[in-house]
Amino acid sequence: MRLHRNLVFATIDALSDIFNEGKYADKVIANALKRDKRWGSRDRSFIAETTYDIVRWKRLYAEIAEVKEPFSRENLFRLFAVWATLRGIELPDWKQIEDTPTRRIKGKFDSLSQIRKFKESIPDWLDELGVRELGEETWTKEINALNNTAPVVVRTNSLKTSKENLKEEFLKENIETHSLKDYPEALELNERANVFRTKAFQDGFFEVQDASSQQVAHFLEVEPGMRVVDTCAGAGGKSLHLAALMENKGQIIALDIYGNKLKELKRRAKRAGAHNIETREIDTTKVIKKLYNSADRVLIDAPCSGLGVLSRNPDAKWKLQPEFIDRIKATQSEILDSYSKIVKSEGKMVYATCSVLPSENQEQVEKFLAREEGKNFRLIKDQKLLSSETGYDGFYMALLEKTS
Ligand SMILES: C[S@@+](CC[C@H](N)C(=O)[O-])C[C@H]1O[C@@H](n2cnc3c(N)ncnc32)[C@H](O)[C@@H]1O
Repeated sequence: MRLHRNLVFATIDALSDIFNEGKYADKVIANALKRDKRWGSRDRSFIAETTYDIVRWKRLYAEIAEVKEPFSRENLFRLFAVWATLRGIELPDWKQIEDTPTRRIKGKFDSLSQIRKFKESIPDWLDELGVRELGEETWTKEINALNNTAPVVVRTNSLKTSKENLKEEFLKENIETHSLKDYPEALELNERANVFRTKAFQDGFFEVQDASSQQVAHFLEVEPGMRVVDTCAGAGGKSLHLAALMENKGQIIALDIYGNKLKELKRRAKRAGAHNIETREIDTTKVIKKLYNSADRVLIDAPCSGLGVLSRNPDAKWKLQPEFIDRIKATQSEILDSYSKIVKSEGKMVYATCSVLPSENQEQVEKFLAREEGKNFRLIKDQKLLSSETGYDGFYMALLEKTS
């Protein structure tokens, strides 16, 4: 691979914004890609993938390069030189990376790879938490899997098309895909591509949605005609899937504390041809109280640490703080107590997270069932999806039934 100066410089600028200005990687990269209209898809993926790689491996590369934050421009080039060396890319004779000690880099990589927190490039606290929660053996496998680059998976929108037809539509744009056993609507791309530029996307034929996430709506056992409340709907990934499973029949009430996310949900619903979703912002507790004992099905896709989605969100390793995880756990139990009241007698509820920590998952459900608020519920089944076992995001989902 030949390195192009303007692409590398764009990558260095992006890294500076992410590491030194605390900006979000996805937003920074999206902006960086707008910089030069002449860049083709290879140039754009070089910038996106290299930036994400260096974000993912920040601790390991900084240790190898012997640099500390905040990173000067010179130090960002040293991180870049480590990235290139470890990938076997021949370094050009630019003054920013002259005298890169390639042998020493490889030697340090080998010795640091013996220590998990360096090998997997994670903060000390996260490594300790992972071991405490999952045990040494499972955590070692899981954090390794969460450092893989996430595959691109889409969910066929059965309101508009079939999986076979979508596959054909993709092929017309030279995008090859394959089906995934056990995920009825999923197609995985054989190679990364910008699917948002396709006609199939404009036509609402699919949503980009990880395979594990595609299991959640199925878990809720919805049927056409039901009244369903999606309590933490965000921009509506699961609401849209629920609408498709319900064949647009019945009612979905999508709630969130952020109105702007619900606006995005509405835009997506329009494109997807999902007509049975109504959005309501939770701006007072009245919004929830009005819904008490009214729903056949309730989905709580709870706010969480997001540790199950580190593959697609590597900068979360550096932005997450242990205090945030403690706070979000308190929110999860409040949400369970309050939103479970929306379920009507003999109705069902799914509690889901994109975390792999038992303390956000099965332990939250166990504690809820032991509290006054949970006394009329029973656990039907739950599923702990580890990235190391499935190859997709880490997720948890529990199906509960209100008995009276
Ligand atoms: C895991 S995300 C939801 C993702 C969404 N369901 C999807 O499939 O695209 C969790 C959502 O919970 C929302 N949230 C946070 N606190 C909340 C609360 N107290 N009540 C309702 N929603 C909340 C967040 O704004 C966020 O959109």
